[in-house]
Amino acid sequence: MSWDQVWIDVNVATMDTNIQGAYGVIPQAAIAVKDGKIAWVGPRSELPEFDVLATPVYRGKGGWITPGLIDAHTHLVFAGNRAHEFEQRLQGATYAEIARAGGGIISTVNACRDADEAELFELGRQRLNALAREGVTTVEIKSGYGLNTETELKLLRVARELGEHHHIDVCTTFLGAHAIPPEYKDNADAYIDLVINDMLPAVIAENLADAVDVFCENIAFSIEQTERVLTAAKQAGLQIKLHAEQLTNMGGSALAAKLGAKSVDHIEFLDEAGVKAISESGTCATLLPGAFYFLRETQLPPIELLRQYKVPMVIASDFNPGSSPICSTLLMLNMACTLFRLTPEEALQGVTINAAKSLGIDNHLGSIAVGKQADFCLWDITTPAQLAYAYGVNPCKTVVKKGQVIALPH
Ligand SMILES: N=CN[C@@H](CCC(=O)O)C(=O)O
Ligand SMILES: [Zn+2]
Repeated sequence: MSWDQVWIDVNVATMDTNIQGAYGVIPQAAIAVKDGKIAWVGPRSELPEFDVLATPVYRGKGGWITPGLIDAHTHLVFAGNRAHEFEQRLQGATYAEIARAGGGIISTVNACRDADEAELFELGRQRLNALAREGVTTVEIKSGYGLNTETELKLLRVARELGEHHHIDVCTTFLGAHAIPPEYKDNADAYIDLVINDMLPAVIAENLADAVDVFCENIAFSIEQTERVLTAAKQAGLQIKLHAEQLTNMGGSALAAKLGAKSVDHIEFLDEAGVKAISESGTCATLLPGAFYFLRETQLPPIELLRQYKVPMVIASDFNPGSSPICSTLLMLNMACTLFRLTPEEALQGVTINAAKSLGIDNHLGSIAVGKQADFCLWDITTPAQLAYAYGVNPCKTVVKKGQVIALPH
């Protein structure tokens, strides 16, 4: 066989649901890569003969290979920070109270309106580097800290540029309906008109977004306003997603399911009817333990119901300056288990195959299978559960992206 590279002396957690057993494990395995794709994967003993003199052979020293990690929900492009609000919350103010008083998302909006593209790009690049060091190879980035056409476009352009200049692939999501900007304080419907009639066409004209998202909540947008934005996005051929049921049960997830959303995100207050609705539409449930932890929420997402209805669970960092200032996908694996009681296997599915489903990229990413893009990591661990069990000593040894061995940033 003629391959570009071969990996041996590894165990592989393929996360391929066609392979029986936890994590889709192939022990004592080998992987062959050709033209940026997985060309062969299976037990080392069955590896077909190849030209050992002409093919680079990488030895994993008995370590584990998993698919490259996918962080499917971030707000990673932003300026400033909200440490002062952290202090206010420690003195008793709530996230919703701070938002109602004009802080919260709006304070980051002010910082983003003032920042130029170069500054936002550099901040984003450093954050992607932090994720890359722990094995992340694909990231979703939302806008939503502009809330006017000019700044929303600026944030999405930066997100696209990051994807072009960094080895991490970036999926972009337009979240113009993230909060009501001060200019429209008493007229949210008029702001929604702007999102639909001005921002969305401009975003589409520049091909800046793969998906559209809305924050459906009593401190943000109503069900009716959410439906208007998601329907317009769907008619334009974009994927749709929703921040839903984070602080209250507004019925956003059922609406998102009706419209065929790829995911509903947060969902602490989702009830059984909502879980049933998303299971029927094939919508993923994106769980965000970082926000649950940082806001010291007490209402747990309905994990048992999600299992019962076989809804694919996704785990993401929700990295943002307000509710989850935690730029670590690996830490989310641990939090998903400790806070939400997911199994380590469910947590790993949540940052690989299920994350890929929630972004509509599972046909070429999210698991290690022949024909998929060769995005994978070598870890210095003795069992895949270790990725969720421990945190702090980074076990990521090597990352392969589109078949290239990546020199990880320091
Ligand atoms: N819930 C809405 N949006 C973000 C928070 C953004 C912020 O507070 O800046 C989230 O996903 O948690
Ligand atoms: Zn979010």
